[in-house]
Amino acid sequence: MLGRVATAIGDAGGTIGAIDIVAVEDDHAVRDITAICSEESEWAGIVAAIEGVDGTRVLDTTDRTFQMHLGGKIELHSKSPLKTRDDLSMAYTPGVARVCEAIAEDPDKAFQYTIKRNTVAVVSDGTAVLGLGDIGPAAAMPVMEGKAVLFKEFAEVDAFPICLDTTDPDEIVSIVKALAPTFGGINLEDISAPRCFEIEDRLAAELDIPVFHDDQHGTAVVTLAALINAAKLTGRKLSEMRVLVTGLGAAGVAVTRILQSAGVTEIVGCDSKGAVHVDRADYLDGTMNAVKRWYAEQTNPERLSGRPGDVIDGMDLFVGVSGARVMPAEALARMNRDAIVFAMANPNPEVTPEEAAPFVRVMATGRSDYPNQINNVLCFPGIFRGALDVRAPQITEAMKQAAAQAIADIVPEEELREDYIVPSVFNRDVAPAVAEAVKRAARADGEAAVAGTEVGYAPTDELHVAAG
Ligand SMILES: NC(=O)C1=CN([C@@H]2O[C@H](COP(=O)(O)OP(=O)(O)OC[C@H]3O[C@@H](n4cnc5c(N)ncnc54)[C@H](O)[C@@H]3O)[C@@H](O)[C@H]2O)C=CC1
Ligand SMILES: CC(=O)C(=O)O
Ligand SMILES: [Mg+2]
Repeated sequence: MLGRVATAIGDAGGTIGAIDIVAVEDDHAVRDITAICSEESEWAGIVAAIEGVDGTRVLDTTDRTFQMHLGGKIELHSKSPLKTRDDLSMAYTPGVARVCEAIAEDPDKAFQYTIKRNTVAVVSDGTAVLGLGDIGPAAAMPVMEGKAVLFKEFAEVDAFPICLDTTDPDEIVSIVKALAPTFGGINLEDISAPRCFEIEDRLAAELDIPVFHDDQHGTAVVTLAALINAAKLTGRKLSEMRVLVTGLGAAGVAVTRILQSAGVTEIVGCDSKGAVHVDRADYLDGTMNAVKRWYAEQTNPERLSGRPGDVIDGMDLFVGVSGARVMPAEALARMNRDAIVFAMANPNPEVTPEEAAPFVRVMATGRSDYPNQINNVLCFPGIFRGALDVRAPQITEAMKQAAAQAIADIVPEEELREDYIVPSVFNRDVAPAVAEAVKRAARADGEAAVAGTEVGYAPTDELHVAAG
């Protein structure tokens, strides 16, 4: 029976993972079978195929991904045992009052005696969630919980997801400012352009803790790291490259800025209306937004016009941060030799590696199921680890450039290959290396408020004194 069920699953396109026996009776067995599908749409066919095996019944089905999200992916734990009255009177009243008073007297002590020193808020309004778009704050939560998991897993940073039921920049700025006393840093996530630029700029100016829009700067840092290595591999200088960026939202604008500061001069950007330039109707009639006006003035002096596939000729690098299937694969044939394609839209890239393969030398996506995953997870845990450790009040350009170089340097030059230009997101050396580089850059920039300690926690001498 098991053999027949296995054949049915295979014939329906599924791959069998684990098989566990739940119960064996005289006349039947109950088995828990994990079937892996490449597409969600295969699922119903697999269930029908099993039902079609004579003598078999499907008792129940579950989706492992949904199961992982049951009740959310994170929870809080207490660090202090609470077994005695004495424990209670220190963790809570009356003992806690003396700690509160110490902080009231010197607010800086919040970094020593509260979660502030190691806690980041992951703030979203749900307007640009992955490539899913404006799906709202409740639907954004699984992604923000996921970011919190990654912060903890890779950099021991405690991160708390906060999804806001407003898209008004004034309200978002005011809410985040009001929340700031709790946190040592603010990671803005999946807030759509152009509001994200204003929100980040205002918060960075008004808060004394680092504010970092991950989709802008995390993406930009990792893209630069990948480009540094792809350029090394293909024997080119950044200053000689022609680059096409599609998607001029949070990620596209920040990627452009970091590439420019790393020496790339020839850049063309496409938004959903095509290539941006100063002769485009919306530039001329003043309806183009301020960030895109800046873009039009900084890039595309030849005033190339058209869709991404029309302006790809002679490009060395294509960076996609727009949406699924925006770039026709055949158009990549018109790129320069040794073409580099970073198709980074999530969850589905602008062009798939399979389609792009005949035309490109180096291919990367944002996904973990292909080689060369360019994903901001390589950056944000380490960059906040470094910033929190030295209590940097902001994340400067130098800190971002240092983070990019640190990520690139993890892959030794002699090991660079077409399918290995960035370290794996599971490489545990990445976040500490980024954190170290960020701390060095912060100190050099005069941005380090404290000398910096080992991961997260300062010596406890002062704590003993305060606890009497
Ligand atoms: N791999 C990674 O680490 C990251 C990937 N991304 C992906 O990049 C994409 C954009 O993200 P954000 O910049 O945060 O969103 P956003 O909403 O700020 O910007 C998206 C931009 O893409 C443009 N766009 C949509 N369809 C287009 C088309 N057919 N041609 C040209 N432009 C088009 C939109 O007009 C918008 O300006 C998403 O798919 C996201 O998942 C974003 C951040 C990190
Ligand atoms: C990776 C990420 O932050 C995004 O796709 O929005
Ligand atoms: Mg994001």
